[in-house]
Amino acid sequence: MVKIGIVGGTGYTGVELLRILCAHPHAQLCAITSRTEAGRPVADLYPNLRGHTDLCFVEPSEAALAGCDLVFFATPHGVAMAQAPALLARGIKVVDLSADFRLRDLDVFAQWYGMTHSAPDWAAKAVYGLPELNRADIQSADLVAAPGCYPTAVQLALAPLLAAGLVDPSDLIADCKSGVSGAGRGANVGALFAEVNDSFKAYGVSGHRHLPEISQQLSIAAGTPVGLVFTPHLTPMTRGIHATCYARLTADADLQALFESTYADEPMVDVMPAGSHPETRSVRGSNQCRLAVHRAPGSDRVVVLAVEDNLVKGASGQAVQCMNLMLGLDESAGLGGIGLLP
Ligand SMILES: NC(=O)C1=CN([C@@H]2O[C@H](COP(=O)(O)OP(=O)(O)OC[C@H]3O[C@@H](n4cnc5c(N)ncnc54)[C@H](OP(=O)(O)O)[C@@H]3O)[C@@H](O)[C@H]2O)C=CC1
Ligand SMILES: CC(=O)N[C@@H](CCC(=O)OP(=O)(O)O)C(=O)O
Repeated sequence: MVKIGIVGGTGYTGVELLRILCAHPHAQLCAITSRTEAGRPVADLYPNLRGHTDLCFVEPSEAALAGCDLVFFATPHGVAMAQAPALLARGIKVVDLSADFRLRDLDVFAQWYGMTHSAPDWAAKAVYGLPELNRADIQSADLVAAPGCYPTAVQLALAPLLAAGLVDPSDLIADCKSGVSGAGRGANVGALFAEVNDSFKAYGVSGHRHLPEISQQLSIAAGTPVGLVFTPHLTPMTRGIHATCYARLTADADLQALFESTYADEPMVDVMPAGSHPETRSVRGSNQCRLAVHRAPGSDRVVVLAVEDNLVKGASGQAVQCMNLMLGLDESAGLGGIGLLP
């Protein structure tokens, strides 16, 4: 069994890690941290875990995590870059769910996250944790930066077209919708029931911090800088991301065949039959990203639809997928959940 720690066990991605890891055939949970709930049984705060773990939350500290083989940081931006280097120096592997290690250019990081990076050496060594695009590097990594929820869906939708050179990289659009759990469990007026129920709105239109992350990664896929319009929306659902991605075709090809062959061996990506309209509820609780490719007759636009659960393939499930690769386990271990429909 591999010994696992979680920093930030009380948050939404933290409890999703717990749900997945309690049922993982090779993982043993050793330390779950919380500053606010230290001493409280984990299953007392999250009754879905009753009978699955006897652990109590502990204060975050290097000593509490020292016996782990791998530690997840499910914490706000700025925490992992301060606390992970001491664990890495002990030979403990780290998967960070925050954005601390996602961006290559630390000036861009400072501009979007409003803080100077405190671990630039580790930022240079970190591996971006999207297995479908970066599997070999993840397998040999000590530190993995798990992607953001929107960036996962948009990259899986657009990277095959860019890598094949079939679309204009300067003219990409990602129109995305998220469930409210994407904003985390912290008190936040914008996430109150009365604020989001029966309503729908865009946010971050003139600039969202996922824009530089998606642009960085799609530019790698394209081999040239991309031009992207990214518009996130908040929808009155708890979990789920729906990304509608548009690109202008510059060459003719069988797009359905391209997507099917690109993801043929990927256990976590499902390319649906031509003309499909994937639903977020079909992936709720599962680590799948479902894709569908569309092209209207006579149009030079391709439209790719992508759905995922923001807390699973968009966060904790993907982080466990990376853990499995880093520790030489079956990539799908513990990740067999099927979407909850209806
Ligand atoms: N929600 C989502 O859909 C996604 C979130 N992410 C990212 O994952 C990370 C966690 O997100 P989420 O679970 O939603 O966040 P939450 O706000 O729900 O939880 C944050 C957790 O971090 C802990 N924490 C806060 N500050 C510190 C600190 N200084 N030291 C140690 N622990 C701390 C909190 O526990 P306590 O205060 O008790 O210590 C809490 O358990 C964020 O970086 C987020 O951006 C990534 C993809 C998707
Ligand atoms: C609905 C909602 O508020 N979503 C969050 C994104 C969640 C996420 O993936 O964030 P990280 O990049 O921080 O990991 C947002 O727009 O800020």
